[in-house]
Amino acid sequence: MEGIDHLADERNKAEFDVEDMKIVWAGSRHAFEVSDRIARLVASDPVFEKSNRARLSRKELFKSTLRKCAHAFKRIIELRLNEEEAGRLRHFIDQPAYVDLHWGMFVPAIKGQGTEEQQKKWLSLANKMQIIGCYAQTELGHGSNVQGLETTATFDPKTDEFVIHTPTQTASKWWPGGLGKVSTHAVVYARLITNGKDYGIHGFIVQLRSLEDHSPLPNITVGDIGTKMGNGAYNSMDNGFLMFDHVRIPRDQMLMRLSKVTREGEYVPSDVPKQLVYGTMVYVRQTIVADASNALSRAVCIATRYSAVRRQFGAHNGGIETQVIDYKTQQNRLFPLLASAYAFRFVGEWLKWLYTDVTERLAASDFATLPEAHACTAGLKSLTTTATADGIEECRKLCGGHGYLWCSGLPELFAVYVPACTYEGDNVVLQLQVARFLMKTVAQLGSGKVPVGTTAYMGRAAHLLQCRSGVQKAEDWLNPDAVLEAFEARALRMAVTCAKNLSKFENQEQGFQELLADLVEAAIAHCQLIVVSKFIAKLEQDIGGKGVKKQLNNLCYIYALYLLHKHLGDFLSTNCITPKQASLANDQLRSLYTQVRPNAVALVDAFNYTDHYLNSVLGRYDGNVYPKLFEEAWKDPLNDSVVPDGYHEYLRPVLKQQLRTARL
Ligand SMILES: CCCCCCCC/C=C\CCCCCCCCC/C=C/C(=O)SCCNC(=O)CCNC(=O)[C@H](O)C(C)(C)COP(=O)(O)OP(=O)(O)OC[C@H]1O[C@@H](n2cnc3c(N)ncnc32)[C@H](O)[C@@H]1OP(=O)(O)O
Ligand SMILES: Cc1cc2nc3c(=O)[nH]c(=O)nc-3n(C[C@H](O)[C@H](O)[C@H](O)COP(=O)(O)OP(=O)(O)OC[C@H]3O[C@@H](n4cnc5c(N)ncnc54)[C@H](O)[C@@H]3O)c2cc1C
Repeated sequence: MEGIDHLADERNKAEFDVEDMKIVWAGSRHAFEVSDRIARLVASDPVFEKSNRARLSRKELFKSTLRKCAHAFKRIIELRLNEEEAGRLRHFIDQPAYVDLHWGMFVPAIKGQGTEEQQKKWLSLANKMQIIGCYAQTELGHGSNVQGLETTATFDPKTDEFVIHTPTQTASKWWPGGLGKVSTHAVVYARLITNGKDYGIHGFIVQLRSLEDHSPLPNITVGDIGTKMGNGAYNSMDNGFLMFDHVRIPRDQMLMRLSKVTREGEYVPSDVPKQLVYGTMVYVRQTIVADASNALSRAVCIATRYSAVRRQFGAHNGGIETQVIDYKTQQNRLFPLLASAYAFRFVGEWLKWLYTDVTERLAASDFATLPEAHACTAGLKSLTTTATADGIEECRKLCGGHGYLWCSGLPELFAVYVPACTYEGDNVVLQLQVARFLMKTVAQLGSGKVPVGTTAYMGRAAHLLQCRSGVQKAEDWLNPDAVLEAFEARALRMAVTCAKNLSKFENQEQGFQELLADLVEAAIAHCQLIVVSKFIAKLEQDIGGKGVKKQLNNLCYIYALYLLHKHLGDFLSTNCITPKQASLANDQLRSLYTQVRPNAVALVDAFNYTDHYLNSVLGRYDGNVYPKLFEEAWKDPLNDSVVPDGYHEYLRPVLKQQLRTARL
């Protein structure tokens, strides 16, 4: 059956041009061509083989990761790949590794917080990977509460050095990726103390290991924190622990672009917002949002193809059974995830723009949009990673029993992805940042300060607090204004209710703590509005290609109406819509599922994933699932022998015992 396209019928049904959709998905023709070329390069290189990852011990997996990274770096140099191409290479190699933290956090931290001189010195080494760095912020006792970190950096004016110290066990650095076994250096976040005064958290470049033999430098204790969830998965990463016993570093290894310490030990505060010390996190949160659509689309691709291959029930007299994708329940679980993958793609594109915009403004000393950029990156990181992790697990269930097999690609994808709900900020903690931002914005309504950007809708509070949806028939839910108004009214009413409840407390902080759960829900409503509005804005762009816009339109309204259905309690209790209008939204949703159904396989083909990248028997491009499941089963080490190891010691005696007992 090799070579037969089992999904050919599905592909023939498509009502749009897949090649054109591939360009929209990639962001541009150029981005598509780069991705396509690099994906093929990775797929054809035996060093990047990954189908056996579950069967490797942790040590073997880690060593294979080191090999892949070294080979990747060699290929980058040989092929003279630029930054974009190198990024795609890392993406398609698809194995978490120290390079993520080196390029993704260590280098950006130096770029964002280092002086020009520091950048010149450290980046020239880091860019050639002559040093390898990580981002050592979290401690055993504190992760979310950055202000609560305990590691100290005490200035010693006698020697012009900082003394980096771990005063307690809970102050040990714990979690940084790349720290456990690889990094030679780290950006370490510690409390800066000079002249006996604590000036709070600052970043310092600290060398951890010898550049000669890789052994830890004196007074440094460092190691790996241990095996994490799942086979393969994030275990290719050496998340580490680190303790300092009065380790001395030169004063000029404090990252001094923001605040400084002089030779005399005087602390010179930053003339820009001190929150810029958190800038690396804002940058990474933005990349995590962009990446959510990769992970979700991958799971959706597997579940969609398999749902078209898999048949259950519906046959009489041995006839052909129903494809499970034709069940409305399957569609109601799968198509909103397909729509979410596209929605997250577009909101990711927009967030990248926002990040670039705020970076340019900061360079020109305009800090006005920093709070919004922080709220958007935090809130969207939280929203998209939660939905993606839940979505991957839902895709596993959509694939029935076979989804539970490692070779479906879904268990590992889930295990590797789910920590995104925790790292770079726990998702609840991050939504609370959004909530604080919203409460401030609501408090300023009527003060003359006009809300802008993603909170601009709050400026129309007079209308949004009292409006009633005008939807009268199902098709009215395909009107962008109707959808936006419902989402805006819901978000604003939830935020205003929280603000009103907050005002009943004498102590605002106490009130905030009491209302945490409601505040998180208000923040989520605001973030969902952002995603819906950015999808609608995308549709207003000039999108070419046969039938492409129609499909995107369908997906956009599936995304919005599914959210409306899922959070119906919010929409009804805030009186934004009536039960009748909710029921019309459901009718429209079902109709949209019917329209998407013939296009579903083509819509996931538009992700342009190679079989190597998907690494899934169920999601194979050709749909040839069953023979390949057998092939995978035969590869399992348990099937190396017909009679298992342990038979003579542990099985035979039991069986013989049973025989004797049976004879008695
Ligand atoms: C060889 C091949 C090579 C190929 C090339 C490879 C290429 C690879 C490249 C890239 C890959 C990139 C992939 C990246 C990998 C990701 C892996 C993930 C690894 C994980 C890393 C981590 O987890 S690092 C640690 C992250 N930690 C956190 O996120 C902690 C969470 N806590 C916080 O962020 C904050 O402390 C918190 C937001 C909770 C605030 O706490 P709080 O005490 O309330 O506030 P405070 O500190 O006092 O500040 C108050 C004030 O400041 C505002 N604010 C807070 N944060 C920010 C911010 N970030 N920006 C701006 N403003 C901020 C806050 O709103 C308050 O404002 P006001 O209310 O006072 O106005
Ligand atoms: C795979 C992985 C990789 C990581 N890589 C790095 C790295 O490279 N560098 C680095 O420095 N760190 C790294 N981390 C650490 C990560 O950033 C922290 O784990 C994360 O910020 C969460 O902090 P925490 O573990 O202290 O959680 P906690 O804050 O202890 O959270 C525990 C629970 O308490 C709740 N909670 C906490 N505070 C509040 C509050 N104020 N209000 C309401 N609820 C609250 C949370 O919602 C959560 O349910 C990594 C973590 C993981 C899992």
